[in-house]
Amino acid sequence: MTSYYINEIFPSVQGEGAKTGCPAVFVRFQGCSVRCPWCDTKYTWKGGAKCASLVPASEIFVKDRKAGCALIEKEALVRDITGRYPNIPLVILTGGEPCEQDIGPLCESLRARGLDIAVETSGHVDFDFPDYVYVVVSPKLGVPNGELVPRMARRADEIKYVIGNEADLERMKPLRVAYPDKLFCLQPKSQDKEATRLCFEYVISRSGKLRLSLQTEKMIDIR
Ligand SMILES: Nc1nc2[nH]cc(C(=O)O)c2c(=O)[nH]1
Ligand code: SF4
Ligand SMILES: [Mg+2]
Repeated sequence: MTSYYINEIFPSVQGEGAKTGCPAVFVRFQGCSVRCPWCDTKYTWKGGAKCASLVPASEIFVKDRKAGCALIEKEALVRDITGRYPNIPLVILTGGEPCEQDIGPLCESLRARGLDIAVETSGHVDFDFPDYVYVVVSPKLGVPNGELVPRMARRADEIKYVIGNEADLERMKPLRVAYPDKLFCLQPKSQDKEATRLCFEYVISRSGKLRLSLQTEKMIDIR
């Protein structure tokens, strides 16, 4: 039996990256060992990867950006998602860090129900994704625990790179050289105005597949 520690599940639209605007069910996994200082989902770290105290499964569909998680069996999870949101074709597995749990079987079950699947990962866990999964890798190169596994960078359908300052652009450079054909979405850190200008200037002045990725969910105050 495969079960997962899940912090919250909610319907929204993809707010970031190349699929911005796509309706999706977000499944937010508990825990992330990278621990970025600017992380906006620190509540998924509380209680550790398995949660100090579990909440009932029904609660993760209603609680909003709070600590606590439920341990849910894979098929029950898929039934809950499809039962509650039958019209939403895309499931986004995020966190926390979804790849710190074995999400392979969950991807299979979701796919068997005809759903599209995207994963948001920092790329520090070496994970073998099936072809049908849309993989967004958001490297955390300046963070001590955030080392990027090269296979994850190669597998990425989209590299979402968070930019806070010029030093982040410098850190991104070798990645752009190593993966010249990848789609790079530059995302200003924490909606900072100067970081937004840096990302904007970058994407209009370089060659390659580039996008400006704004956290649109925060602009319109949705989840
Ligand atoms: N609307 C919306 N889009 C998102 N894209 C990535 C998210 C994330 O937290 O991983 C996220 C999120 O939390 N909300
Ligand atoms: S990798 Fe993502 S989820 Fe993990 S600490 Fe950093 S920002 Fe938060
Ligand atoms: Mg978010």
